Amino acid sequence: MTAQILDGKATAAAIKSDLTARVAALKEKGVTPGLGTVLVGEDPGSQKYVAGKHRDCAQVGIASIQRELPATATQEEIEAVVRELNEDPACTGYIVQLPLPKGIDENRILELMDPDKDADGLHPMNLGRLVLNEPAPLPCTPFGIITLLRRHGVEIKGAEVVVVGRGVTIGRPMPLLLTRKSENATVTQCHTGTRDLASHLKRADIIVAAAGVPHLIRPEDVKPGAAVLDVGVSRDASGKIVGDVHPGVAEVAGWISPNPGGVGPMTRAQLLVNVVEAAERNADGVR
Ligand SMILES: Nc1nc2c(c(=O)[nH]1)N[C@@H](CN(C=O)c1ccc(C(=O)N[C@@H](CCC(=O)O)C(=O)O)cc1)CN2
Repeated sequence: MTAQILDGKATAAAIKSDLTARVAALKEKGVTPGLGTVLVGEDPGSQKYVAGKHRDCAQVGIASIQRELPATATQEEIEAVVRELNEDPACTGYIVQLPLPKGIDENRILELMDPDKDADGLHPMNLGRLVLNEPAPLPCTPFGIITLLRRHGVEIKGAEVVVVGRGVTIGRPMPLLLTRKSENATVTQCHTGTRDLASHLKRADIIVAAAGVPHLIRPEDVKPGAAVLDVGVSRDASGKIVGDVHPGVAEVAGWISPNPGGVGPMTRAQLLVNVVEAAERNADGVR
């Protein structure tokens, strides 16, 4: 079997085309959505992701607000930028690019953000709203993955899903989304403390690999026909992406997300969705 491709690039392009029309409608009402980004330090990966986010904004007509601080920025300096974006009426929503440099209290920064401007859905208030089944901006990579599966006709309802990883951007929120009534999946969360990862993987209809361990998911671990989403972004010596999924998995799986070109573009598309939805709520005078 050769797996079908979960094409994130094409799916993101379709989402962006829909958003372009929604942004144009907002502009007719005198509202221009604006995405802010806070980038601290010079990590080349983070710089690339943030640049991609602003390229996407330009494509769909969202205004860009970019704040950059050196790796030596203090907690107070970063918090000052967060406060400034909280107050800036041109900024509909914003993100603080993660990870932040060592020594910075990431949680304190996230908590300081205005939850109504949280374009990543990672503010504790919004994660809480997700737990309570209340409307909230959805974390970008997890919801991007669900959209990718839905748009390719992969059955989520009733599926056994194994999520590998427990980080704040993917692993933690992913099961919250998958177990909502709209998805109705059964989720097992695996992590570095899991005793027998292979036995869990082998039962999975869908695997979300977000461990950051190159080629962790091997062909022999995967049930034939399963959908496998590769979220891992390790780099080899030349800077090329090495995912969490071994290339041989494509011979066993029914569906596979390429990496690059799978989950990454979906993460960026979902971010734009969150910004446009926030602008639409503001335009309608809702929350
Ligand atoms: N505040 C946040 N920080 C981080 C998040 C996040 O969702 N919010 N997720 C990741 C990084 N990330 C988003 O910021 C991200 C990762 C990958 C891509 C992407 O488009 N990747 C391309 C490949 C790019 C390359 O060649 O390096 C792809 O997969 O095709 C976009 C965004 C951690 N931080």
